[in-house]
Amino acid sequence: MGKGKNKTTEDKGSKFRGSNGHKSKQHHFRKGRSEGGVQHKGEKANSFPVKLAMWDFDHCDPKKCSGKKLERLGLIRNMRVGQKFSGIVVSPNGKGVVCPDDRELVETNGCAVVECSWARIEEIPFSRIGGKHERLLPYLVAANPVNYGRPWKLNCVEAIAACLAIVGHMEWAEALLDNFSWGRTFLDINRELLGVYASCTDSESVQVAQKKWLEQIEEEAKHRKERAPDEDLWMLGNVNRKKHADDQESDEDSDEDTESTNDSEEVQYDNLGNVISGGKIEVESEDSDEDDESDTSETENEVPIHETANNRDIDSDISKISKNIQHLSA
Ligand SMILES: C[S@@+](CC[C@H](N)C(=O)[O-])C[C@H]1O[C@@H](n2cnc3c(N)ncnc32)[C@H](O)[C@@H]1O
Repeated sequence: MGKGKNKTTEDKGSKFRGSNGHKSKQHHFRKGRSEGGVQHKGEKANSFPVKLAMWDFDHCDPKKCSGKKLERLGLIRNMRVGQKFSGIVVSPNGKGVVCPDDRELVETNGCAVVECSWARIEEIPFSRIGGKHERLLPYLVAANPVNYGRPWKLNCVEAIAACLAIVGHMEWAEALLDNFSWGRTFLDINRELLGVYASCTDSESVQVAQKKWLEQIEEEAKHRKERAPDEDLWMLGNVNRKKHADDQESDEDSDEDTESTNDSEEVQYDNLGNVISGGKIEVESEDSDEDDESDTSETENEVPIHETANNRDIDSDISKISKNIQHLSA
């Protein structure tokens, strides 16, 4: 377990206070960034309180890509191949996982991501990008329309928001995600787990918390399956993967984000992001973005849960989780 594991919120709050009792420089937003600390949708761009950056490999449709949207909003800057980043780089090439001890680095030097296709990750010249502080993200479930309900594969804005939330800046995570119609859903389905990670200290303690969480949900899934083998929900596969017209590109390796909303109402999720209550899912196709991204036709379909499930077997998630646990334990 990491050092200072049981430190209190008060302890954490005082972490950046200098000997004079004032908060240290890290809390003063850099020149050109908002004094208010957060930028909500519609506010002036370019005022995010922390530096955000990406290497963009142009794999995705510009209109559908979360990184490009952040760029259009003036919230993130592009970096060249060959350029390194001194803050936290959230990357599939990471070694440790993002942890609360990264807070100072994020506040001082920012957070960067690699905007590329999950399907073309092997094309990325990782040795020519990145930096000294490359990190993986711990287990979290995506809420973006392309990979909704899938663990690990977050898009760029979710990855940055997760990093900000884990290091204790949930307000920055919210402000960033507020630019996306589905953004808050990411926080809703991961809130408890993000809180668990944010209460850890170092990378090791986050991995311990992650392992415990994964074991717990695996155990719960097994029990539920044993108790009610014929229960409809389990026979349906992952009901998060709602099948509708906009979902055509949503296979596992698809990277193209869509800005159409899959807002689910009257539905509750378990820790895996699975629907655990609610008789219907309202599939709303709309675009609440301000710029010209995608069609804004507003269709509302009431789709009974049993018609929305695809054939993805929940067992494959469980087996993936088991493999990840084994990998982490190794
Ligand atoms: C592969 S790109 C896909 C971007 C997507 N096309 C979009 O519209 O945002 C997502 C990036 O987010 C970061 N990321 C997402 N999930 C991650 C994880 N589990 N661990 C580390 N980095 C992750 C990485 O920088 C990764 O390259």
